[in-house]
Amino acid sequence: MDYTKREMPVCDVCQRPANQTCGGCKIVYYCSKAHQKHAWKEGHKFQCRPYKIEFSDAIGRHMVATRDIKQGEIILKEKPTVSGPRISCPASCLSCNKKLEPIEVDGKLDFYKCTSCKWPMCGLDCEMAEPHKEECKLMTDNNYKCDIKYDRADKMEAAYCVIAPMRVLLLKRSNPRQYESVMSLESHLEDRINTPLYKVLKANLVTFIVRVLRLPFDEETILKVASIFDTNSFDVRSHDGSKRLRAIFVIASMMNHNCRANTRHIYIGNDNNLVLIATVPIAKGEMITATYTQSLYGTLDRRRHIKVNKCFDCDCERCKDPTELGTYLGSIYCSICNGSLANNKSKTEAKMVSTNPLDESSPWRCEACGYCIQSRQMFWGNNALKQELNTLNKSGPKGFEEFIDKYTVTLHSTNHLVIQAKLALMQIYGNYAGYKLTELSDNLLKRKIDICHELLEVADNLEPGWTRFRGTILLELQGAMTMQTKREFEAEIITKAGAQDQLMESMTLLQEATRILRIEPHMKETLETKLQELSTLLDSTNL
Ligand SMILES: C[S@@+](CC[C@H](N)C(=O)[O-])C[C@H]1O[C@@H](n2cnc3c(N)ncnc32)[C@H](O)[C@@H]1O
Repeated sequence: MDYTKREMPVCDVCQRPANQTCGGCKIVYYCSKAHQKHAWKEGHKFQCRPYKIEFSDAIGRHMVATRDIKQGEIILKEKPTVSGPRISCPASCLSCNKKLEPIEVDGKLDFYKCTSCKWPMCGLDCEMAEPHKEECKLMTDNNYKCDIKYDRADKMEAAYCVIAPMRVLLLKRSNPRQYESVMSLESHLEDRINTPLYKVLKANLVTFIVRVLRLPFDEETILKVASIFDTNSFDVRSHDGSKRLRAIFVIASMMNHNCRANTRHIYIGNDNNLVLIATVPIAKGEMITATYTQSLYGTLDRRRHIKVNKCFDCDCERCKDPTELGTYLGSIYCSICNGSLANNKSKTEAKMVSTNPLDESSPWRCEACGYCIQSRQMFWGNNALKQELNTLNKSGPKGFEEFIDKYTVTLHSTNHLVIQAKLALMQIYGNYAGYKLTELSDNLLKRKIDICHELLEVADNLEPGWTRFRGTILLELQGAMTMQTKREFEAEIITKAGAQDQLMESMTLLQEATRILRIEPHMKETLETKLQELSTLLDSTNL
């Protein structure tokens, strides 16, 4: 027997034999709750985490697991270091970030305005709240008054571009340690400085900070702050769409990108605290990653989005694979092998894939016949169809169904545009007025169930594990399956025992959806209600 491996762990406080590990890092041991509490107060709370930050020349700083992390485990909870409105956004409150509705002022529609600096706000409480006090005084002392007026609903206001950078610069005096931690983040200013946006920022933001507020910062520092925001900030949105902002979380921003990430994050509370959750088990030594882009974009779109917004070329496993992990998300059917459906040729599954996905200018070739097209043809075609999809009427299923039907010769069933149309259909069928579950025909109910199964397959490949995507699909699927079971039982297509077996299947899906989604505060009540309803149905004698 290897006795060295069975060494008795000792308490981190008293060095006596111990058998309780710290629940957070699972690295240190304690002999008792009292010693664990003592160690926590004495400083373990600052060291207790399941990750560390490492550095490599190729990818800079990145987060690595220091122990095995379980699926669903919370890896990190972090307060925003600094936050503010997006560069351009509809009128929003500078304190609580809520999108503002106009009110009647002197017989005209306008926003409530801060009495001092005149930025649109919710009301007096927000005007007097801590986040706004210092900046309001600075602007007022320098005779600056915001001139945003209500013009039309949802008008985008570019004036907001100054707020978030100003807040970082103000930290230099109010909280120098936080200022330094933000300024130490990667900026990529050299990649952005000559872009049209940064030329505008040079004129607007720099002038505002130097000339209007008379703060002692040079142009480079001011633009660096803007660039740090663009490289590191998280897009924080409330679930009901009432607020949207960008925030820097200095620890979470150490997570590097992967197109098939192993975490997801949510924001909780009025302070928008970030909670980072492992979507799959993460082994000790593995990199902890987030997705900086949309996982339902094809490789061409994802890599371009990352290059433009985050200034690097992604070369993850998914990006390197011409089939995108077997989903062929960015591929189309070969027009030679599959183009003459009109001539009654039988449909083949032959698809075009990039000859080198890491070089966007590479031609695309049919896997079956070798026919090639130029990358620009793929770009143009893709962009034209994206635009068509974006302009469809989103209030009903008709446009999306017609889109899928119209391009059946070109777009295969897991092409990203088809997947996006199916995602919209999954939401419409069962939820929208006129298409509630009780209103759907049997065929449409089956259509919803089929779409959910197809989306689940894509989720397994591209967003595996406990992702919001999977949780949402499971929730939709179980609702539709339960309705289908009820109808089949009522029509005497299935027996009571058969119905109960099917309901148990729905229950399994609902329980998994609950495990995934219950951490999101706004989902708790919905999930509990659904669990209760389904349990009652399972127990009831008449179903
Ligand atoms: C939010 S920061 C992540 C932390 C950063 N690596 C650092 O050292 O500060 C985003 C930047 O990290 C780098 N990065 C993130 N993921 C990467 C990846 N998969 N490959 C290469 N660089 C990556 C890029 O420079 C990107 O703009």
